[in-house]
Amino acid sequence: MAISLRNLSVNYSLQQGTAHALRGVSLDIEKGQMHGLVGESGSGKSTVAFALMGLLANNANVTSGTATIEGKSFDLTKRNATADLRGRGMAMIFQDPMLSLNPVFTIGTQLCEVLRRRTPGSDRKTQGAMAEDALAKVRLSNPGRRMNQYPHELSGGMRQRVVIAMALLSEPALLIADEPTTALDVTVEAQIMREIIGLRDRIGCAVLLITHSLGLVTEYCDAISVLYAGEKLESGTVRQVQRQPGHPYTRMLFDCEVPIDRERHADASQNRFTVIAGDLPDPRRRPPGCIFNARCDVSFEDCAVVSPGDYPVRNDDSHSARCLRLATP
Ligand SMILES: Nc1ncnc2c1ncn2[C@@H]1O[C@H](COP(=O)(O)OP(=O)(O)OP(=O)(O)O)[C@@H](O)[C@H]1O
Repeated sequence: MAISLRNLSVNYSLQQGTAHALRGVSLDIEKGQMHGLVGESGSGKSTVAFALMGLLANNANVTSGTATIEGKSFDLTKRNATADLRGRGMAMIFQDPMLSLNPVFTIGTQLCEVLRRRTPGSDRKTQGAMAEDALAKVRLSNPGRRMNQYPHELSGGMRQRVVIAMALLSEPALLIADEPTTALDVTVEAQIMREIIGLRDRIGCAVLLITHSLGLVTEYCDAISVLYAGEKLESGTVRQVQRQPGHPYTRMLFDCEVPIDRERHADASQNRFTVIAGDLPDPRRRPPGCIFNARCDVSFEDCAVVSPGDYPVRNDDSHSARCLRLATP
């Protein structure tokens, strides 16, 4: 297992109380696999990524959580527990590539800086050649010329390729891609996803793909976890979960997902999951019982009072869902 996250709980302090962003979230990602983390806006996807990367906002408080990465365990309740791993054991691709790029340095300088941090002492010429080679590997046109350009001279898709090249050079054990294609048009989306897959195959890292799009997950991921209001409601292989969703929420997500097409991208800023009636519960006041009860179409009396555990779906331990209907009597 490349990465194992256990029991991650995160709160945010607000003037009006405490928002519970994540409760007891666990995830396992195998080496060389791409794991999709889906959920509607506000479900806590980015909080998972930021907690792993040690990039949480100042008002965040990790109340529990351990990450084990390639055999090393980190207590995430300790601020900056994973900071040392940033850029080495873990790398992240954001929706906006400019969050990873510095506007005042050339692409070449920024790529060489990654190499300088990873292998201090290596000479500049070798670093330059390796950086240019990485740009060629992510199929950026004219890599030699790009080395001397600044981020603002490139398109959004080209900048995202540069960020993927940076990740390639840092050879992470875990690559977190948080909505890496949301700002791009459909053709570029497919190209960027191909480059992420290429990177994974080259260095054999685990990838956590954070997305609103079940279409992307079913097309590119091996496994999936479904987040809802800070709780993981289901996880399994994409095949298992797609064929037989164990949780009513997952079933509803699959029922309302629009296939990957241009229409979807024409309105990419819209949350495609809003077709499920109702809203996420107030993160400051968790309702008793099942967190999804208020929006569930198959709930029964107990769901309002009993908090469900994670039960295997069809007796398969690799596929679980947090739904009382799966509890054995
Ligand atoms: N700095 C913060 N202060 C207070 N609350 C926050 C902060 N960051 C996130 N939250 C809250 O934590 C919850 C989870 O947010 P998060 O951004 O992780 O969700 P998400 O699933 O990534 O959403 P999106 O898809 O819109 O990025 C939400 O209720 C959000 O409002």
